[in-house]
Amino acid sequence: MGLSTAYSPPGSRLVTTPLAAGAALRRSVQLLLPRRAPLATVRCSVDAAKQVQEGAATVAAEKPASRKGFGVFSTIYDLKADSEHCKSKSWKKLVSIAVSGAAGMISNHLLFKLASGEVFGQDQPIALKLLGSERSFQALEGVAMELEDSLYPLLREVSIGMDPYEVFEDIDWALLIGAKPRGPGMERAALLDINGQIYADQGKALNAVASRNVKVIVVGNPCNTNALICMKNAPNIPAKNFHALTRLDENRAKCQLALKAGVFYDKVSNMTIWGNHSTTQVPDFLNAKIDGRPAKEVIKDTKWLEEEFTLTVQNRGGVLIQKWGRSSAASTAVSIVDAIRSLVTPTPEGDWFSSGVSFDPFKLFVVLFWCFSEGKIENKTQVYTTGNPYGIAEDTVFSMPCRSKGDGDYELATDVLMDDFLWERIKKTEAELIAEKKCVAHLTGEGIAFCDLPEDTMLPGEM
Ligand SMILES: NC(=O)C1=CN([C@@H]2O[C@H](COP(=O)(O)OP(=O)(O)OC[C@H]3O[C@@H](n4cnc5c(N)ncnc54)[C@H](OP(=O)(O)O)[C@@H]3O)[C@@H](O)[C@H]2O)C=CC1
Ligand SMILES: O=C([O-])CC(=O)C(=O)O
Repeated sequence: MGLSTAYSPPGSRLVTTPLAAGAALRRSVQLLLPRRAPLATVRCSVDAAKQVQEGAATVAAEKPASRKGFGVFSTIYDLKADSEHCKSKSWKKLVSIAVSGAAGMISNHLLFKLASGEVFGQDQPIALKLLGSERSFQALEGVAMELEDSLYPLLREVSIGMDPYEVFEDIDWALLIGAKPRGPGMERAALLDINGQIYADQGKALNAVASRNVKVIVVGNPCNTNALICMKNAPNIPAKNFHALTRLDENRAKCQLALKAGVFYDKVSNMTIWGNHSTTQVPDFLNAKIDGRPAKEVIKDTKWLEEEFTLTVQNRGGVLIQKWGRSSAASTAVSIVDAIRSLVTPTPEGDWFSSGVSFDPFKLFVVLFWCFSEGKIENKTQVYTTGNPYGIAEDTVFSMPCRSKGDGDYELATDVLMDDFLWERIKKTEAELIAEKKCVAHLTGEGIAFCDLPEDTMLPGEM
């Protein structure tokens, strides 16, 4: 099987097989909806299911090669005939989600969360398009089989493939998790180059075939620079749509503040992670709130905040690897869910969430104009203003505080405080990101790469 061949299993068996056990079929019918058709369905009786299946046979006969779904997901059913027999309900338009590294540890948690409806909602049908490689293909088939056997009502389509140009076609979301892990003795620069190449190729594929408004969340490390490379290789997709996952760091930081303050973690808000998803990341205790009050008012131990808290969050991934023997997978999947939810539901009033994003110069101009005209920017302790709301180098993917109206888009939060401690650390993580960017200049179209990484540069999982 060539690398560009999407897998097409012998999946038409359900179309031609007579009705099997009634109960199983009732569930199966819920799984099968026409591709991209207006969705209306279904809690059917066996009779209705039979009609649906007959409809399916017709559609499938007319368009035998039109579906590349895995197994049960390759079957097309026409549910129009169903409406008189079923208690129908309205469904939203299908959302199509591609996941790379789909046979890996993180995906093994994430895919089932996506399929269950806990991410996009219980009225949102989804299609999962799983990207693998020769290396992972058998495992990917295993993943797809488990998804089949889970009978998730909202999971309408599953396909697996090895060619990003096929897998990314028309997708609304790209969750890019696949990346080579850094092995013993491997230089970080080499990792940047190998994974950067993967993300350059995937960026080109997104640019060519994905929905123009696709939202991209890069998880594979080093995720900020991978996201930058992906973005630069996809010039037809708004730069704003690219995210590097720093939500896990935000969640880790909230947990530590809650522990110290002796409160449950839902009391912690306005938690920003600034910068790189690496050991230079900056968990911001200056702006964080506990029960609506500044964290520094609740936790008066500044030394703890500056030293222990900061180091614990920066190194949490490494400590976990020492305990588990592998990097965080379940909590990473949860944080991907949180990151998506933060974009598809409105941010609670006054709060924000962290995401690795890049500055959009036009939007920044508008924001700055508004800030100045409203008198929102007064001095250094309020907001830095050298060219963007915070004065951070542009053209990197930098974790910052964001707010969303729930429409998939976001704005940067500008009502943040800054002090010398925070600013110094932001400059350090910024320097690391700029150095990483220079290492991958050959992949971003910015000339010849020159790699001179700061000595203590490490992924969160390294210690
Ligand atoms: N941003 C964050 O907060 C976090 C990021 N991570 C990162 O997420 C990524 C995935 O983690 P996890 O799912 O646990 O990893 P796994 O090792 O379980 O899976 C990674 C997948 O990456 C793919 N891959 C791509 N290129 C290579 C390669 N050269 N060698 C080996 N595998 C490759 C493989 O899929 P295939 O063969 O199909 O391409 C593999 O299934 C890692 O980069 C990790 O560092 C982890 C935790 C937190
Ligand atoms: O370094 C890794 O692979 C793991 C990682 O990102 C984390 O745990 O935050």
